[in-house]
Amino acid sequence: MPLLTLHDIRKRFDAHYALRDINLSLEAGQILCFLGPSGCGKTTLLRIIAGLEKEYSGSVSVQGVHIDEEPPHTRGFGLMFQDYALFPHMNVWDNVAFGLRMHKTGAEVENERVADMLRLVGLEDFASRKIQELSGGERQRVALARSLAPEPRLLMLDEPLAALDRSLRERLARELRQILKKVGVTAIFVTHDQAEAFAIADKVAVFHDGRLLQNDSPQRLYSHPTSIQVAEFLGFKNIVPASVLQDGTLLTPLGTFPVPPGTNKRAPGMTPSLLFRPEGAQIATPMQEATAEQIQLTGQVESCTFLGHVYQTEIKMAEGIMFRFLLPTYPSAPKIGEKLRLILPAEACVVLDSDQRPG
Ligand SMILES: Nc1ncnc2c1ncn2[C@@H]1O[C@H](COP(=O)(O)OP(=O)(O)OP(=O)(O)O)[C@@H](O)[C@H]1O
Repeated sequence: MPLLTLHDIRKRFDAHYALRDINLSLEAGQILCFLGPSGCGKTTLLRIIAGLEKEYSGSVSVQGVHIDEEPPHTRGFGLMFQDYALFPHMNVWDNVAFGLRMHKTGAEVENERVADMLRLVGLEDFASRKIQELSGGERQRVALARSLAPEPRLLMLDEPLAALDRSLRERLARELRQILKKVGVTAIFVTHDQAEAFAIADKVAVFHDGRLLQNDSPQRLYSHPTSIQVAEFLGFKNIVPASVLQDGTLLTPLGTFPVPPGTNKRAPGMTPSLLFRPEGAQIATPMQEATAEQIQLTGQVESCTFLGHVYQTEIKMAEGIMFRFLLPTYPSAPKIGEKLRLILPAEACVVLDSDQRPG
């Protein structure tokens, strides 16, 4: 049975729906990321789960038991916010011990748990430091130690890395996953940064305008985004409209393509979109033809940027459509103005459905 289940959650602020029909579940020990642009409802959903937001429809269950009527402090959940909310007048030890003291766990448990948590986050030598004397990354680790100390059955982290600079965020994202996995805590992590979500999560739930669009592993999400909104949010560019012909093939402005392997056929007349993934394309040699497992595209090189391991190449396709591919750095750089024939594995194509927006 999942640890957490959300059933048909809806939340309205006046006439505006902040959340619509959210259904999802989370297994014990999993890290789930809520990913989506600002205002899509991530924090509101976190507040509903935490019990801080009372007015909503639908239900929140833990191991099959509805907890909608339970006050926040009896849910056994931990929360860590972007600003960490550390107590500046207390030292590191007292900050980490705070939750345990609230639960009146006693000195022996406190000494053991706080020492364990400081060791876990690599701050065992910082116990008597004041919060003002810590770097941003160290504060983040104190906040994490504090929220893990009472052994929450679910830990929720709202943009905990947002205040840090880019390189520190990347390192701390990796560290954060290692620590959460070491403890085995079930966690929900909110972010609007796709790279952060991929680095930390077992599952990523993508939100847009109050709706849950897709909930999958980072690998699955990247290889099989199901809608244009998800694909665009993940940064994919090479998307064209398609219409399904009588034989099930997909007619696009760039030609007709077979349904990619492992993809359900859409009914004739439907109008999905087709994404061509940027990696995996090869420049065809003059005699080379695409096999049955490959597709072919042609276009003219508009720009070419050396990224070290690949050339990011902008290619003007039929009807002036601009695509971007990551091409190998050998045998030579694509030349601006050159006409190229590209061969891609059939899996490089992904069928995207339009976002359904009922009601
Ligand atoms: N107390 C409130 N009263 C009215 N509208 C609200 C309130 N709280 C949130 N909203 C609205 O609900 C929507 C979702 O907000 P929410 O804070 O959940 O988004 P978010 O995805 O967490 O955004 P961000 O990444 O900027 O924190 C937004 O349109 C927001 O303006």
